[in-house]
Amino acid sequence: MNMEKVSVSAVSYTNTLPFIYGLQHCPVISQIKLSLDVPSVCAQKLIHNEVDLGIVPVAALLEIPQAEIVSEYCLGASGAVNSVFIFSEKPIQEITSLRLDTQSRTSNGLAQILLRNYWNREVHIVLEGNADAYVEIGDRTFGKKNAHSYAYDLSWYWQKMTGLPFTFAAWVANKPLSASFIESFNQALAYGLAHRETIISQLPQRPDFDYRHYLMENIDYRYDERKKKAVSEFLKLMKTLDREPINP
Ligand SMILES: C=C(O[C@@H]1C=C(C(=O)O)C=C[C@H]1O)C(=O)O
Repeated sequence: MNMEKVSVSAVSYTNTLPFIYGLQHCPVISQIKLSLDVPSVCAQKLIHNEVDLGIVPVAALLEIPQAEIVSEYCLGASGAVNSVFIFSEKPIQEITSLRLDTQSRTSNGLAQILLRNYWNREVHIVLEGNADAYVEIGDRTFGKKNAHSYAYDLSWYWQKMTGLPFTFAAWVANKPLSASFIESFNQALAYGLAHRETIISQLPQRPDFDYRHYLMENIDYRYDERKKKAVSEFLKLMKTLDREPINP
C-alpha cells in the first residue's frame, strides 16, 4: 500500500534525543518523514502547514489552526530544567533590558511573564544587540551556568510562582491523524524514553554538564494533568503580555 507519509518536525536538541531514538527504532519510522529543527522553526512549520505533526513550543499553540495535542509525552520540567535560563551580570532586580532567544517561543514568553508577575519588573525587550540580560535555551546553555554572575532557571521560578511543573513543548498535530498512527507514534516515544540509558552511554562525558541527570531528572517527559494545567495557566498569562514575544 502506498500511503502518504506523515511529516514530523522534532526539536534538534539533546532533550529530544530519546524521542528520536524511539521513532528510529520502531515500525512507525516507515510511516513518517522526520525533520529536526530549532523550536521556533518547529512552530513556524506547524503554523504554516509545512508539517503535519511536531513537538511544538506551547506558546505557539494559539496560532495553530486545529491544534491537537496527541501525546502523553512532552518536554517539561518539575522544578529546575537546567537548559532554560536568563543569564545576567546583574541581579534581576537591577536589569532594565532583556534580549530574547530567536530559537525559542515558550521560554521567551515565560521570561517576560516571570519578570512582570514574579519579579515585578518592566524591562525593555530586544530581539538583538546588547541588553543587561538574555534568555537562552537548549544545548547552547550546557555548562554556562557558572560563566555568568547570575543564572535564573526559568522553570524553577515558574514552580516557585505557581506551584506547578512546566511544559515547554508538546506533540501537536495540525490536522486529524488516524488513531492507529497516533498509537504507534506514542509507542515509539515510550520506547525511546525506556532506552534513555543507552542514549546517555553514547553521549560524550563532560565535566561541566551531567547528561544523565538532565535526561533522567531535569526533563520531565510526562504530559500529565498538572502539566496540562501549567499549559492553560501559561497561555492565560501569555495573553496578558502586551507584545508578541518573538516571531522569527
Ligand atoms: C527545556 C527546553 O525546552 C525547549 C524550549 C522551548 C521554547 O522555549 O520555545 C521549546 C522547546 C524545548 O526544546 C530546552 O530546549 O532547553
